[in-house]
Amino acid sequence: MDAEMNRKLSAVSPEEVETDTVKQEYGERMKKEKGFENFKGNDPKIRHIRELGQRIARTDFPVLITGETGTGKEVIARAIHMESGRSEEPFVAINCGAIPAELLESELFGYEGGSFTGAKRQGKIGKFEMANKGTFFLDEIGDMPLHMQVKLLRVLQEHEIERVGGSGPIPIDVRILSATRMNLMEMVQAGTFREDLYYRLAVVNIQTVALRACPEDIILHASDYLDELNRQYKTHVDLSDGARRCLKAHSWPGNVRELQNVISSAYATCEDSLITLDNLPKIITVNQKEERIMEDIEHLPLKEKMNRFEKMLLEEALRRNKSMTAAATSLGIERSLLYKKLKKYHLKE
Ligand SMILES: Nc1ncnc2c1ncn2[C@@H]1O[C@H](COP(=O)(O)OP(=O)(O)OP(=O)(O)O)[C@@H](O)[C@H]1O
Repeated sequence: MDAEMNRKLSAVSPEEVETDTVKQEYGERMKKEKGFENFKGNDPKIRHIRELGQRIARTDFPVLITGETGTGKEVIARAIHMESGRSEEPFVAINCGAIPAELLESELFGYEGGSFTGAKRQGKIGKFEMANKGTFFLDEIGDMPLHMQVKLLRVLQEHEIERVGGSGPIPIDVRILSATRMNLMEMVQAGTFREDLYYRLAVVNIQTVALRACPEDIILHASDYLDELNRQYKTHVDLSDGARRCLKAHSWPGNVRELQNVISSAYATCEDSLITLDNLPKIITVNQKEERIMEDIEHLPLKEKMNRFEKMLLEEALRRNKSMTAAATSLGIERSLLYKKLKKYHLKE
């Protein structure tokens, strides 16, 4: 190991890296979790992913899960594990993009005691060994540096690993699941991802779907998540009709994660157990003038609602037109009727 790597490894202790960046779950907690029931949605595209996932869970093939951020790639990986014959064994996840390249090798493969400055005397087992007999989930695989891609390829081919500073190969039996938001095929063409590794990882490929492509699922996710919060805090918070309409109209670049964040913040700030437009971020309500009016008048009788709309249309016509004649024409009424209505609503010419 070179001096530079030694320096970096001693600067960041393995424990620090583990707490900050590595998520790992073991048998007991995982047993409580459900499988593909956790991957929610009624859209046919989501149902298809659920069915495909359930079928391939029974096999041991590597699966590459691709798709935009927040679309449930990790939910799918956990569900595959939980519905597989390995569900009683560990599910170990690592975020390849969150670990400094110099530390990735010892994180994945572990190290022998005293093999470099800063290494613990007794050594440390790596994530591959922790996942033995179970499932190993490599998240953000597109961020894995090329030199580590070679080492990963060797594990997939040989089914054995070697600890840093170790004296021999250790047999490993893990199912590999990986995920990325990047286009790995483009990376292969650009020379930043190994083609041979790509084909080893993507024996089965699951492509997740953006939330905006499943508009009917938006309220389902929002309500499900709100139900979870209500159960957790023993409350009965609901969404107003206007809030529902705004949530449905948004494009959700951050997908279900963004939606859950918006609901969390709205839940925390709402009054009277109702999430209204006031509790939603501006970006979601900015183009929803009509929704705001609808929400303000929701509780009023029909006649009053119509009056409010009429007043709004008159104001709009006055704003947009330079003369009373033009305003009346744009509304399709006589000038005399326009005057009458302005008087009724106490509007100035
Ligand atoms: N179909 C779904 N059903 C239920 N929850 C979902 C679904 N899709 C996403 N989520 C929720 O959205 C959040 C993000 O999910 P997850 O981490 O699996 O996404 P991801 O695609 O792996 O994101 P990233 O690429 O940013 O890591 C989680 O809280 C997860 O529970």
